[in-house]
Amino acid sequence: MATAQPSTSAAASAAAPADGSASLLPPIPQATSIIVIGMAGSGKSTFTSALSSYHETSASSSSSSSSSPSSSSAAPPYMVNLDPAVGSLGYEPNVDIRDTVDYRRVMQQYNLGPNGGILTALNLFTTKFDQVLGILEKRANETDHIVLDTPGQIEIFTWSASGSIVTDALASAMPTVVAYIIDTPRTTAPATFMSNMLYACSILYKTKLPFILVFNKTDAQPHDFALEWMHDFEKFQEALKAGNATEPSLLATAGARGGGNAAGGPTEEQGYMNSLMNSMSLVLDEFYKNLRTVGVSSLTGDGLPSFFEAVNEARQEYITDYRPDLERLAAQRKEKREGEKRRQLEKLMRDMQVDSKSAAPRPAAPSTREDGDGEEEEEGGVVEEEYEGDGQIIEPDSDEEKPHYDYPGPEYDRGDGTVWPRPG
Ligand SMILES: Nc1nc2c(ncn2[C@@H]2O[C@H](COP(=O)(O)OP(=O)(O)OP(=O)(O)O)[C@@H](O)[C@H]2O)c(=O)[nH]1
Repeated sequence: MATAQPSTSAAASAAAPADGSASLLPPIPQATSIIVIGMAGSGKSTFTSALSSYHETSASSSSSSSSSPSSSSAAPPYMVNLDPAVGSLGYEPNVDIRDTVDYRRVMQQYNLGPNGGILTALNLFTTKFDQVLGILEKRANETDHIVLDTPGQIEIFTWSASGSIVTDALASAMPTVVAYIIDTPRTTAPATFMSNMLYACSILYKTKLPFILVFNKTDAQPHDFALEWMHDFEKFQEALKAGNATEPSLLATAGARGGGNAAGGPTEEQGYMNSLMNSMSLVLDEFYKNLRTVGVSSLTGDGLPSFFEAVNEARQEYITDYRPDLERLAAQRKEKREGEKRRQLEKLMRDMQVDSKSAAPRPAAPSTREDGDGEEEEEGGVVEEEYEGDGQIIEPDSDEEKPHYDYPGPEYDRGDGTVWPRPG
């Protein structure tokens, strides 16, 4: 694992477009933003708090030793709380959604339940996220990490429009990684483990951002079993065969476990579950290969140095894989804008040509006479089409409002040999 922060010049050269053209994106800042996502109770807030206090301890210890993987010379991580319903946090957020939106009042005002209240509060906050992003962009050259703690109900952030807006806005402004927190003691059953992995996989494919699986609470349950299941397909099969997929099978012996039929084999339901798990684990095998995994205890701080190393690796991945896509998008947008400008200019030129033709002397044009009410009428009852000015021809008797042109004066030379009012 890489331990050093990428140097600015290395980052810049890695981020430059492959065709050698100048980058259309702002320079890559010093900070990496870490979006902390996880199931309710997985320990997101405790983990976020641990990241904050880790800086303090590593900063104080760095005076005696300089081997800390986190750049302790930088300012402390910049903390953002996006959970409007959280009671107390173990850290002092720099930006707190609760300062902007009171989710209880939102619930009352819109007659919503708790989840609807949290979602609506997040949506309201997201309408102001451009201001938050401005603040974060300013801080991004002063600190190494910007940490965002997300709402307890995972889907409120991961599957909402506001979650996507926040994630995309951050990722287009600075290197951004997702830290997916897993409650390790509650993941020892194969089915729970599998559903957690599927959820992580769906977030990875939705955000396309560098991803770190964080097995939290390793003080209560080491995460070795999970690593084994991820790296050795047969071990997971064994865990499935050993018993009911929904029971923690790792820690119990096959004989001691309840479940199963009278003959000691799995029931029909268990058999179906095991077979489903089996096929899904095959699908996830590919996903595991591209994952960074760390085990941490947010309570003791164990494993946090490995987490920061994983963040550095993920930052590199952002620069080499994600940023070129952003660059391509920026180039496409620029091309579209320029194409639009060209089209407008061509249209203007076309219009001007039509305009100059309509202003030129027209030998075959029927003469006009003035009728009693001072309006001009064409002789012989032939009514000419009028030029609207934007390339569109409109019928003179249509209800559409005609454009108004100021008469430029008798001395006005159009530059094409005609002088107003036109001769003849
Ligand atoms: N043993 C142990 N307990 C932990 C650890 N991290 C968090 N916890 C406990 O897990 C519980 C939930 O932690 P939170 O940080 O509130 O979890 P959360 O994901 O932010 O919770 P919500 O936002 O409500 O979904 C708390 O009781 C924490 O003390 C850990 O590393 N080890």
